[in-house]
Amino acid sequence: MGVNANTNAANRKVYVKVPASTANLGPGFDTLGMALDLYEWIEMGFAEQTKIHLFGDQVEGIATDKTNLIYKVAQLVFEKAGVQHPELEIAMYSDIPLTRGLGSSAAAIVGGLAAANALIGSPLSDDTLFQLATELEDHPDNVGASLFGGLVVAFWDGQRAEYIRVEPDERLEVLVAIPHFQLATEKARHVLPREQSLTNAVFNVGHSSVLVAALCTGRLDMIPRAMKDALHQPYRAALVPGLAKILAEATDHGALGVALSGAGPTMLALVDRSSSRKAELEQFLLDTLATEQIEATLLWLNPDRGGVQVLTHFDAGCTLIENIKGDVRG
Ligand SMILES: Nc1ncnc2c1ncn2[C@@H]1O[C@H](COP(=O)(O)OP(=O)(O)OP(=O)(O)O)[C@@H](O)[C@H]1O
Ligand SMILES: N[C@@H](CCO)C(=O)O
Repeated sequence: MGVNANTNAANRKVYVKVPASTANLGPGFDTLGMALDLYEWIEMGFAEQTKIHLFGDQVEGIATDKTNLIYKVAQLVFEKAGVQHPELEIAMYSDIPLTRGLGSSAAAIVGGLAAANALIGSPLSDDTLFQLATELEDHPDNVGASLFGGLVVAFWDGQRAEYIRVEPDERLEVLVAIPHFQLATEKARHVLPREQSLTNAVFNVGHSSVLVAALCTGRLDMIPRAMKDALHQPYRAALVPGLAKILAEATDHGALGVALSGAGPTMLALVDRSSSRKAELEQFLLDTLATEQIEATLLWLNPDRGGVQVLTHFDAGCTLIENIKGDVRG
């Protein structure tokens, strides 16, 4: 993660760019995440009175007072570092849709932690930020991907989170179908059984192990067989019309593998970027969802490789939104 840490000036501001992520990649329930090139930008500075400004289409319902998630995680960083900065000015612009399974909450947590840490000279290590983020999000795969970029293979035992970052294969491209309805992780988690059979456990351990090995060794040919899950997708299919058919048939239409992204409702296909069947896959997804009267937006994305970035090139005289318009989004 790139960090700019050189001054404690009262008027200092930091700018952070943090990627979206997909969690539960196939059989990797709560363990396998990948960062995606869809971003949220956060500007944070000290203030006399807290102000939170939100920009973009993806901010409906987000709090603009001290209950805001970014404000709250910033205060956790200050507490951990033994400093007090109760008043902050925060601006946020996001292209990551809320409650769709693309890691919006993880991006807010990671972005808030990284911005607050940079603002006070980066006393906390990347590992400390990862531990804090995992505790807040409750699972390490989204937050690990947003922090470190690439593919993150992780577990959390309730005490510590551990991870290994894997560089995504250059040939991998991602197609997401984002339904126009929200599905909160809390609700999608509620439909899962508290206990699972040994058969399901063995199924996921085997498939997840082979999927990770395939992703580490460039065995894209193994993805269609390995990217299957028995722990959460079968239960969540009832919440996402069209999901069962898409899981069963997308590989017949050019996908290497397909999964519910995070807790859904977004569905994600891994695709070989040289495939000649991209239009066929798009049509299959749209037709399947239309049959279920589900409107959805399709987006072609790439794995993000850098994770959260503290940006150093912004002109301190500009607001976040001016910078985004001028520099980031062209
Ligand atoms: N930038 C943000 N600032 C403040 N709160 C946010 C921000 N982004 C997300 N949130 C909070 O996180 C909630 C969404 O979290 P949730 O875990 O349900 O979905 P998700 O993170 O988009 O999907 P998933 O975890 O399945 O990938 C939002 O309703 C909002 O309360
Ligand atoms: N791993 C989480 C989703 C990511 O927030 C779940 O499936 O409930």
